[in-house]
Amino acid sequence: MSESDTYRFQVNLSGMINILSNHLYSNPKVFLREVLQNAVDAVTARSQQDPTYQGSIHLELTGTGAGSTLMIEDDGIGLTREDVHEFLAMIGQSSKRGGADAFTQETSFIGRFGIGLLSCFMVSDEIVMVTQSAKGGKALEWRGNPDGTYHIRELETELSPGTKVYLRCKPDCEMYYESELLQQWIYDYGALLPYPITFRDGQTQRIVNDQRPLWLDDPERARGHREEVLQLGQRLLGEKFQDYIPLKTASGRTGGIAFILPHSVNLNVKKSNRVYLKYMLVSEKAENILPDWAFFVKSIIWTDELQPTASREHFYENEKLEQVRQELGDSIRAELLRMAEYDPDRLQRIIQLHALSMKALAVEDISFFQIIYRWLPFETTYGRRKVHELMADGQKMYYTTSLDEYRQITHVASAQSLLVVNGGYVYDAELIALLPEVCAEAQTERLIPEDVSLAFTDITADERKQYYEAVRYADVALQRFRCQIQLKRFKPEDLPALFTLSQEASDLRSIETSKSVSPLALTSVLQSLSSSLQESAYSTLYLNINNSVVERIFQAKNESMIVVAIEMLYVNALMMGHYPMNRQEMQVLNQGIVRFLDWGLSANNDQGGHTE
Ligand SMILES: Nc1ncnc2c1ncn2[C@@H]1O[C@H](COP(=O)(O)OP(=O)(O)OP(=O)(O)O)[C@@H](O)[C@H]1O
Repeated sequence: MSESDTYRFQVNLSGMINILSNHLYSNPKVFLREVLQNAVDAVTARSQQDPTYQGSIHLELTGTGAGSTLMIEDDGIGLTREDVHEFLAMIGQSSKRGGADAFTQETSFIGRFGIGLLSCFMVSDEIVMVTQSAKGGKALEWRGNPDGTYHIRELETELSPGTKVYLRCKPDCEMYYESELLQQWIYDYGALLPYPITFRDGQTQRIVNDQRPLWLDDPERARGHREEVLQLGQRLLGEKFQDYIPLKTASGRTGGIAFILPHSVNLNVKKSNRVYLKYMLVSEKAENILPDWAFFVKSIIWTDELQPTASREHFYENEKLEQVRQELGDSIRAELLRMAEYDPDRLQRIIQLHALSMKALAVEDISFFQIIYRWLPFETTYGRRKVHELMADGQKMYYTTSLDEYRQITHVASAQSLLVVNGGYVYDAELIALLPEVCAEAQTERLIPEDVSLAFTDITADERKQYYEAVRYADVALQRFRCQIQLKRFKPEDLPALFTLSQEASDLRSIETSKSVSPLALTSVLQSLSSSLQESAYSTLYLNINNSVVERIFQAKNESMIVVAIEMLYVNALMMGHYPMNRQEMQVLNQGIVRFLDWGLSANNDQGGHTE
């Protein structure tokens, strides 16, 4: 057996920086977050040793454009020579966690991965750090380069504890050194910190986070500071809000403000909540911190109990997060329920704007549904109505489960004064079906198009005899569309025809439509699919003999006129029901129009070409 040699892994630092900047961080500006976090952690570490110490952070911009330098200074714990070798120079090593495997263990620090500082190489070709450890000794200057080399120099004197990080603008990174932008970002990241962050640019110095709200430690107290809360929301989230809900978990370790969006949003909108960890912004678009139904709010949330991932943009999906999400959701739900009791007008305004979000919660929580069902709006044959309006005259509520079904029956149902709810929108059918469980007086029933047709009046035996021939021509005409004719009387009289589809006929119809536009290979698959459905897949065209045009068609003697007229009524009914037409049906429509024009013109000529 040959002797084995042991080597050490080498790290290609510039390769790693490349990976971090292109794959881990969404934007180079996060370098600022990382250095600020280090400053905050250094302040935390020092205050753990000396409870009387009050930290502060200072940033200074010198030079302009490509000649800019940014200095970030804290008066925190600082680093000794050993710390520098161990924590600054060893990537993946951090002074902020217990042991190498303690990545998810809770600490009082924000950092834990030991890579954040590298993000500075996205905007600077060198990181210079001057640090003085609170443990004493001489101050040190450390210079790190992206090629993986670093230098340490001991300074002559002992300074007061703390660290200064200097970053010099790298080519093409001027925008990350613009004074206005920097101040905005510093505010974004540090607005909630409990000690001052100052910024100096030339002669001017100001405190960036000068108006830290006092109610942050107890969000419940935000109720009494409406203007201040709304202003903070606008400043941090860039939108003008009118209403908000304080958030708090049972332990009090996570809190926040959920601002109610002043406009409706759809289900797929990206939820963007700002989450502050130990009062520092870590994520501007955390999606997983509120329940899915809470898409009607945009929130500012602060926590000291969740663990961010290395990119800081999300939090570990663990039991803790699950519990926090649940409890923040409970805060919102409890507030909505409180509104239902004490301020129903406010709740109704929210429901009016955010019905979809409210329905999403109602589907999940029947007791919530029970409280708010009366104000939920639905599209019905009586127009868009709230449940309490629909229930006012004790009518039974029929509902469909798809938009297609609703379209098919809406004409006839309204003509018969049936109250039908369009259950084609997300959550609607489910909620209407649930309604009797939360309200004893509510009667609901699922309606299918075939049910509506039963309410039509049959024609008499005499009429059947009278129209026998014409119905036969009509049936033959629509045979090729797999559609049968039913001659009935129904309201309204001005509705000549109504097209209905059974589920099978509907499946077949969509196969047929795709066949007429599909390439050959797919056509044969569709062919075999459709042949298995064909037997029973008939649609029905109900013709209304109450309608004077239909009556005249059936009394006509000219067979070809009957056929064309029936075909036209068929395509017209398809269009009314918003069904896509296949090639054959389009042809029927085009030829029919031309033939009727022809007939019309000839009739006109026969009368001597007069126009009145
Ligand atoms: N301002 C500072 N004061 C004192 N120590 C610092 C400072 N900045 C960095 N350090 C030291 O350098 C180490 C590495 O910092 P780095 O930002 O790379 O990682 P981290 O903060 O430990 O973890 P993360 O990658 O999660 O941010 C820190 O663990 C800390 O010991």
